[in-house]
Amino acid sequence: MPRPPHVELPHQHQEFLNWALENGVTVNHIRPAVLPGAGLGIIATSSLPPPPPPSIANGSFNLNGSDSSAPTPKRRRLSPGTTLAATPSSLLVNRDSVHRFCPRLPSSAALTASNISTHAILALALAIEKDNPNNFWRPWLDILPTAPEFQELLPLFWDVSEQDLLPPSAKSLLDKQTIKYALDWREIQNLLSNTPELTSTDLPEDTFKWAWAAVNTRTLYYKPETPERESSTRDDFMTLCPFIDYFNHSSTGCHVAFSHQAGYSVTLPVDTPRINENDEIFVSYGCHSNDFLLVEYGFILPEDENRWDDLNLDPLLTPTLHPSAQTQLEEEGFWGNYTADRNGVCYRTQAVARMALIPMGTGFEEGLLLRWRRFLRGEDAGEREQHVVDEWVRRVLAGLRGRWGEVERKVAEVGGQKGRVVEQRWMQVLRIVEGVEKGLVV
Ligand SMILES: C[S@@+](CC[C@H](N)C(=O)[O-])C[C@H]1O[C@@H](n2cnc3c(N)ncnc32)[C@H](O)[C@@H]1O
Repeated sequence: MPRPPHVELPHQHQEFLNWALENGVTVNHIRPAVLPGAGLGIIATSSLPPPPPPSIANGSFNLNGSDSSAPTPKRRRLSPGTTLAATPSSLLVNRDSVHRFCPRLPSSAALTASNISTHAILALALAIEKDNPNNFWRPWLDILPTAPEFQELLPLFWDVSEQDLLPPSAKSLLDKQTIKYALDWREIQNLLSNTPELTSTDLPEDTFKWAWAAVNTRTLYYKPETPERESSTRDDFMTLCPFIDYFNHSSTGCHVAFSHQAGYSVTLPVDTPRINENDEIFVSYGCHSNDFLLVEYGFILPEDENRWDDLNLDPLLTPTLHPSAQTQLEEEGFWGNYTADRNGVCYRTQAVARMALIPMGTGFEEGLLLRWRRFLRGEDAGEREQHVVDEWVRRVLAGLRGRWGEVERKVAEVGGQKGRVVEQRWMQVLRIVEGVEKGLVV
């Protein structure tokens, strides 16, 4: 949904922009702007196609008589495929460059031996350098979101009583994130107490958590240059990328590319039909549901603007299953990842529903399990039991309506940005439930 930008930049962003340009960042036909509800983002400064040149008929002569529509040869016009922004490798902060960013860190060998995640190492570096006036990246450090901003935006920072108001699909993602964060913080505390260079470092948890959130919401992934590092996990190749981290997310966005020589670039897709001046320009952070966007980044998209949105039903379904049902599902590769969208439930949910209806442990399951496997292989369409399956799905989804009934008043009491985003997500969840119910045979 378009949000009218404020094009006048707060002074620290103007200073960052000057620093970025001086240090090799390319900025073409775009600029950062304040976008209410989304912090800062990037807007276009040109349109596509360009406005028609003024004609003689509408009086377009300069006072001195020269034709103002004569093309200016200096700058190429905005067109599909134009590189809008590029950040050189020298400004990226990642596992390869983190010692330049934060020389106080233990050596690479020591960090590798410690097995600490790259996310935690980048967060530690950011936390140490946060207030260093002499850091080369100072202008960029000055524009990172503040701790109070994260506290309002990101569920990780909310009180437990507020976190509990999230729909189960979002809450289960948050639980995983909380475990990941706690593990990283524990590893960092161990590192600080066992590393002579760092024992004097006073690192309050609040500062580390702020840095961990900054890394989580602002990193991109790059491909390693050295083949031996290709065996490492994707998380090892997280990189912070000044300027390109101004781009907000949409389901489809500009093309983002990385090369070790040139760094990161953002290019306008070749099929871009039109852009108006001041339109926001996006990149895509990936194929993410709104629950994921809410937990990881602190915002959701309107449902008709998120082609990847769905509802993960695992937290509702998996706790209700008999342990031997879990074993059967795992053996067939059907354990977990049960989803629904407004068109209905996925095939995996059909499979788990049929499994949930088998009376496991009663001695009557043999024949039913054979039939279940025939359904998985497509040898039995499963029409005979479709109505009981649909009844089961309806009952499970009714649990979501019930949960909203329990939390509705408390969400209203939370209010503010937090309360609003939780309520909006619940409304989207209930619309998915309605959509599924419409397609059920019972
Ligand atoms: C990489 S930063 C983008 C720049 C950021 N808006 C800023 O002010 O610095 C990612 C953060 O931007 C915000 N964001 C990104 N895409 C958004 C969107 N489509 N709507 C609202 N907020 C968005 C979220 O707060 C997210 O955590």
